[in-house]
Amino acid sequence: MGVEQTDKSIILTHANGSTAEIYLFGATVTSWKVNGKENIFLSKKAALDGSAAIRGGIPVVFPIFGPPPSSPPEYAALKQHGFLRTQTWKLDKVLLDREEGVSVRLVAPPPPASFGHQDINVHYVVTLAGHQLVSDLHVRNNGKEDFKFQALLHTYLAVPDASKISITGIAAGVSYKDKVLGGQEFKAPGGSLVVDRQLDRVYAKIPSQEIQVSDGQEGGYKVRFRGFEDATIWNPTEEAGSKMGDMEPGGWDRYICVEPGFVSEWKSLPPGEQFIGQQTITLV
Ligand SMILES: O=P(O)(O)OC[C@H]1O[C@@H](O)[C@H](O)[C@@H](O)[C@@H]1O
Repeated sequence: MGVEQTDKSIILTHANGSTAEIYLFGATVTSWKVNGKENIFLSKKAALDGSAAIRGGIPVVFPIFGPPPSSPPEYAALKQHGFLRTQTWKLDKVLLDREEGVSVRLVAPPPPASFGHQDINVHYVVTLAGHQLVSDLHVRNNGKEDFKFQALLHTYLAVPDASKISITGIAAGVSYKDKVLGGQEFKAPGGSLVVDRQLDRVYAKIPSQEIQVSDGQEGGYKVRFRGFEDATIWNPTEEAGSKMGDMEPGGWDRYICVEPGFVSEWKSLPPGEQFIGQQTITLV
């Protein structure tokens, strides 16, 4: 058991031997191993030197999801998925280090001066339990005006073969935007979703707040979310994946992104209040 910090990352080790690694750059969880099996995909071509957002792991998306909106100006000037995934965070505290879990809290630096909104505090708590990995994003508004944002945990779940997985938990009637089809809106049919084409869908307000991924080999994951209401499902397949400079060849076959978030609209956080978005991934 324990928490070890190197110059680049924090490594959590549970009594059962499972481990998790969190890069300070972006507070990106880059690895979660249970019984020697890696559950988080990290591209072999990912930049791990702070020169670009990490391709794979669990990047933290905030305060915008996707390309910047046209206004207001400080949001319009942001890069895709915002700044948290490319800031260098600090280990704030070890919250727990025992059988029930090993848990650390990281703190983000203040937002870039060009964004303003310096009165925002962001913390991230990562907890490694027996067969679970829990991540909680805390956003506190210490300012005097409402603060609006989007947030999402861009989780790359490792799978043996993406073409054989099935994704369930999104009920019939849930509306989604299909970004592959230019953002057209549809209603989910229910049942299971498979990766038989490029997927880039933003599902809004999923009542179950849980998505299951069956890996086609009697294993998989349950991704439960609280505070977050939406989820993006993304796999670029070869069609788009082969055009990504930091994606290893064939990498798109080895993961599915299930990304709980608050992204179908803006979250407005009143002064003095805190938002917590939580993701719990359980091995099944
Ligand atoms: O290349 P990035 O900025 O890490 O984004 C990866 C993907 O992230 C997903 O969440 C988006 O829905 C996709 O549209 C996007 O391509």
